[in-house]
Amino acid sequence: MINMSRLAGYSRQDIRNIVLLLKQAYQTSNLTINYQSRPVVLFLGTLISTFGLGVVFTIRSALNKYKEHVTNRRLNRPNLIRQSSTVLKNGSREILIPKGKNSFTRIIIPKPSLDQYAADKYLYKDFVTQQKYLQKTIFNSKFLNQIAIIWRILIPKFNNKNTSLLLSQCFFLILRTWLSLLVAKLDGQLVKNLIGGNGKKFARDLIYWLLIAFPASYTNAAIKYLENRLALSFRTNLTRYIHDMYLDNVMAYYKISLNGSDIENIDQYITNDVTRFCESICGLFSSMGKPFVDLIFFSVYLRDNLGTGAIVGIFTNYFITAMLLKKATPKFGKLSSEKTHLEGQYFNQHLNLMTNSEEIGFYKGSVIEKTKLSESFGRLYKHLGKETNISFYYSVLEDYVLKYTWSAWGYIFAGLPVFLDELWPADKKDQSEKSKEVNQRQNMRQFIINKRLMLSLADAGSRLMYSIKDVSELTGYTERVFNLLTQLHKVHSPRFDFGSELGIKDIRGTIQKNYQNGIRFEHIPVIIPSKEGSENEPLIKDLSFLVSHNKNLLILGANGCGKTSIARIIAGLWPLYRGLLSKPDDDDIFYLPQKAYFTTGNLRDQIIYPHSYSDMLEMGYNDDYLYHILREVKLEYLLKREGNFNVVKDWKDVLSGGEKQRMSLARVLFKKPKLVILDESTNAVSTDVEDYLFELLQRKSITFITLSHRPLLMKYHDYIMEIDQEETKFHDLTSEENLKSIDNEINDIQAKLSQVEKWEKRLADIELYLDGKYDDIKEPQVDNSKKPMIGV
Ligand SMILES: Nc1ncnc2c1ncn2[C@@H]1O[C@H](COP(=O)(O)OP(=O)(O)OP(=O)(O)O)[C@@H](O)[C@H]1O
Repeated sequence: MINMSRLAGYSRQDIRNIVLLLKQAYQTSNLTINYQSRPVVLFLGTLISTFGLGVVFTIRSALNKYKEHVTNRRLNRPNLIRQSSTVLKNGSREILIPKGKNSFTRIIIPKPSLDQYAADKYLYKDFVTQQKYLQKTIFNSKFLNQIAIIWRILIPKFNNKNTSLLLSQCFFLILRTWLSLLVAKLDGQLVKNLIGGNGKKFARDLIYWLLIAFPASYTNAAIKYLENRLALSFRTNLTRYIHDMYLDNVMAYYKISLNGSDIENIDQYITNDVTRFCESICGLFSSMGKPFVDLIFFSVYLRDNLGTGAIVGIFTNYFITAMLLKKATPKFGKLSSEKTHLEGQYFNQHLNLMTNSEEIGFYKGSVIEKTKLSESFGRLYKHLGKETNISFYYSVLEDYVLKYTWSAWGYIFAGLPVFLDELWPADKKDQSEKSKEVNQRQNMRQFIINKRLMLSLADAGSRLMYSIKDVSELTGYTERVFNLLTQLHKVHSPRFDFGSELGIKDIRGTIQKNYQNGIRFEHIPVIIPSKEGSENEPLIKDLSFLVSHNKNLLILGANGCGKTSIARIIAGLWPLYRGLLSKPDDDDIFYLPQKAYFTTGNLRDQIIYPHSYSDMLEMGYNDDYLYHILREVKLEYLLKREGNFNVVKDWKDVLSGGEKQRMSLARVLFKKPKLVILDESTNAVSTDVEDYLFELLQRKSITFITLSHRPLLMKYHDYIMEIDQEETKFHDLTSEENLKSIDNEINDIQAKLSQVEKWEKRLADIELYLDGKYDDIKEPQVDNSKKPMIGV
């Protein structure tokens, strides 16, 4: 007979044991579960609240979907709109982001609170002065003061979504600690039952263990979830605050570069630093909050078991190690802020390469670009290496002290009651063998609980200590974000001095807006904004002219003489140090910069820039109108080529130089301003198209000021202004005298042209003569005195 048990590798005894266990398991099925016990209540509570939350969120999402559906039907807009925004009546902005066919997600961005910016401005402005004064006191931390100021953006008022998130997180942190206590007790009980061989109770506690595991895991996940949500919400608040200041009609995005601040790669600050700051502060809240709550809970509980002396001992130990570790902590804040800076530089090198790939390709600039990238990466590599090394030494110290030394302390203190009990048992003599056994089991249970709590306490303490590094890193991010906000407030202020050391009083020019008679400059010097302010050597000393409506001005001058700078002053990008500038409303002036700009998006977006699609609809225009404009600037073939207005391409690469300029003019036709400033805006198109485009502007009664170094353009203008280093000369081409001299010049050119024609005929004759075709022709005679200047 085959011995089955042998085959399976079990002895008879093993099988007997298994049967016994199964029997016991069967018996345990009769075990009694207390339905009012904490594990059961917690399990059911979590189950019900999860279900409740699920229902609430499902209803909310269904309601949102319904609202979206209603909005989409109301809007009834055509497909494939990329993004459009509208200012609502209360000042908030509605942004419609397309989501599939005929549907949008509607986002409302609240109106920026200008009062808040005005109030906050002083907090940032006065910070440096206050800091100097406060440094004399003991209880001052620059970092905490900075956080306190930024906090106003993160949680603007108590009644806020973020407050609820934060309070929920506090709740879950406390709940987790309490659950840890329950788990520690259950752990001790399980061990006690195991040693006592009480299978029934063991099985019951195991069920409790599995039940309590559900709320425990739920709590852990909830803490992580709330941390991420809070970080995202903080980031949203901060980003909105920054965007509101950075991207409004003050044009801080341009002016910040004139401020002479140490902010380099501002994009890095806004995208990367803000994110890391928010993640870091929220991460720190849970990474410090939990051990903090743990410390309080566990020490209160342990005090009952171990006595006050032991707790004082433990905390003294913590305190001393914390002090030592803090001393030994490298400046992680500085290191991380330097890292972000270097990463920004490296990233920007790549961005530059990507944006200018064609130009670099023509120059065959791969080697130099590679060298620059390698240099930049080398700097980053060196820094990261340094940081890694420092972290290594610190980690060794940190682990040795926090993990092992503290655990050793934990064991000593957890063992204390057991040993003390062994040494001085209260009624040792009376103890029977059985009660001794019970006592031992009791001790074991107590030891397991204490050990677990001690280890958790040590863990909590060590996590608090580990956070020293996180705090240090957060200091770095806070410094950068605070610096960004300070600079933005400075630039955004109406008293912004453009980095001048002479202050705002130095900017004394007057701007008269909404001027109806054209544009007028009165004794205006053109000065590059710098720290010297108006004392900086002017590009143009004194500029005075008046261009009345429907008259056009050509400003001529050599490269770098300051033509574009005049446009910068009109646009308000540069300050008006002196004089009087009278100009139409900002909405009635349009600028075509030398380098045409193309936005990300579809073909339509390029024509209507800087308007959005919903603006266009509100203005009463449609795609047919855009087609008409394209035809006017002779670009209708683009639409045929690309198919429709919704084609998204990288237009700065797709369009040729001339096409870009014609597209810019299409923008003028769409905008229909009173005045347009053309900065070399037609130098890439052929002369016939240039003729056509200028005539088009004249036909549309759009006054233009052209900035150029080509006198040939004078034929389209009424006035010329020649900029010279010494003086600027203003000519009225419409005056009798000038018209006469222009006539004379035209006659002169025509005479020269007829000479050229004669000479061309002569040259043709000479070629025929040289080829021997006209033997009868005499060698042509050339009158050198009348030779016109033509390129040969
Ligand atoms: N932000 C700035 N900081 C310092 N210097 C500047 C700044 N912007 C312009 N400049 C300098 O001011 C001078 C005039 O510049 P501007 O762009 O007005 O010249 P321009 O007459 O339009 O020249 P071009 O015909 O070459 O376009 C140049 O020497 C330029 O280097």
